[in-house]
Amino acid sequence: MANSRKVVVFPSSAELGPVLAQLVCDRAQKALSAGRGQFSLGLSGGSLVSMLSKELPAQPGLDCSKWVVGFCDERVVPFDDAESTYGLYKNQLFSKINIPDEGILAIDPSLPVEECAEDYTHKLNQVFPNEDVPVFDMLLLGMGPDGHTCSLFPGHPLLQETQKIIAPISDSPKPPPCRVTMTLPVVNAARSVVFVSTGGSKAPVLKEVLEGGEGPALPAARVAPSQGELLWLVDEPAAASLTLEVERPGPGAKL
Ligand SMILES: O=C1O[C@H](COP(=O)(O)O)[C@@H](O)[C@H](O)[C@H]1O
Repeated sequence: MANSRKVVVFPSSAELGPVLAQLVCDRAQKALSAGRGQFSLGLSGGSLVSMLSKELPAQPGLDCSKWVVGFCDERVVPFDDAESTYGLYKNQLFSKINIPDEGILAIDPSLPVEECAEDYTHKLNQVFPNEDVPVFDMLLLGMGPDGHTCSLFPGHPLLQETQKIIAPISDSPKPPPCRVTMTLPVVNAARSVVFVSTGGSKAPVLKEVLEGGEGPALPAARVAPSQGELLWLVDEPAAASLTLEVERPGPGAKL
């Protein structure tokens, strides 16, 4: 599938959440029935944590025993720090579903940020042994009001990274400063990339990312999977300024 982008608008996040969870389950089933033996999913932090933690466990017959879950980016802080994305998912989601412990690819936050990125790269390479650039079945991304996604920030040199699959960043403009992040080559190699963006504070940046702006392309606008699908799931407040063609699915619709 060559880079097909779809923008889907829901009345609010209450309608978006269940469709997202259903989509994850659908892509998991596709990966497993294609004989890949596992479903590889990359998670982001921020507002996605509570949405997924509420909606995924509610999916009927959910079986995550063959899932491998990584993090699109992670803050290098102890797991019990409120900023730890792994820590939040562990308490709110992983404790409620049957992902095996060995299927969760967490960073080692005790390492300095450079070594942490190398260690996490090694963990990914073990799960994707035959791929120079890991090809995730699905990545779930958020977007900050500045247009950042993962921990790839506007104007940051990491946007040019072509060699590393995981990069360290120690000057993140959004705290905490030390993080590790997937780079654009990994994001754009995925089979399915799904952005979730909700709330009126995202309206101006969503317009710029989807319809273009005057400056250099924002990080989220650089996400264009070379072989995979690209979906933007947004709510009406976030979509308020859009003029491009969007889909508005009826109740109970599947993507
Ligand atoms: O710092 C981060 O922010 C982005 C966006 O978060 P949101 O709360 O505005 O959805 C998130 O995708 C990323 O994983 C996180 O580290």
